[in-house]
Amino acid sequence: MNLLIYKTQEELNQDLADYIIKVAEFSIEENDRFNFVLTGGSSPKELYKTLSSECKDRIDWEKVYFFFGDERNVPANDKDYNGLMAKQTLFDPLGTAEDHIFYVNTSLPPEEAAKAYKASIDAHFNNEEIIFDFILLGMGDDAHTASIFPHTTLVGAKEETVLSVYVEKLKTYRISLTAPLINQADNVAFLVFGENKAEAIKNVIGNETKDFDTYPSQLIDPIDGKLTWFVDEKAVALLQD
Ligand SMILES: O=C1O[C@H](COP(=O)(O)O)[C@@H](O)[C@H](O)[C@H]1O
Repeated sequence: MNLLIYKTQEELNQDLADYIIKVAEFSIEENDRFNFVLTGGSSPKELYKTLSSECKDRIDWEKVYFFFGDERNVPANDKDYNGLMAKQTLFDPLGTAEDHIFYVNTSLPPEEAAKAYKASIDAHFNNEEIIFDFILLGMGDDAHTASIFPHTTLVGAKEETVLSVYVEKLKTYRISLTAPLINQADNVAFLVFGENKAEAIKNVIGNETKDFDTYPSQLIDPIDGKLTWFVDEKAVALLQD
């Protein structure tokens, strides 16, 4: 695991954007495409804007396929739909073709949405093992990642798949990649900043003891891939040296 600490969010976003472009260049060179899993929430907005503006001419974006690590069970035009945020900050400015974007269809019931989403990913990977080139993850202040929330059924998921999950504390369903599927990726990066994440970071990476049920982000440990944490100083304020 590699931990990269930045003074400011701007520096963090710039370096993470450079890193993503490097991985994309490599994947496009090797496989003529880049399979990029996006995170939702508020943290990635500025990064997506950087990718779709300053980085617009640095790679061939027509070779990029976009996926989502998780989705909220809300309509596609709801402000909380992760796909809408990505559309506004990334897809629209880049002019991404619809057939390069794998949205979760939340007009279906959650379990069916998860199955349909998994089927669309399987088809893209020709029903072979799903190894994403790059998975970007966020982390909530409760140490959830993607939609693997503490004390939910998703924590114990053993299959490399997509599942729906009821999150009691939010009184809502989510659709999420499982940790085993995430851990098959070639590159996984966490994007975490701000003092409200400091306690979670301390528990997730500052703790030798594993308690996946309480700190689901500890489940992320790529089998053969590379794991990098991009964080700011505020987020690691409670980590011991
Ligand atoms: O609900 C979610 O939260 C996490 C963290 O979001 P943030 O707003 O604290 O950045 C995010 O990674 C996940 O994709 C999202 O659905």
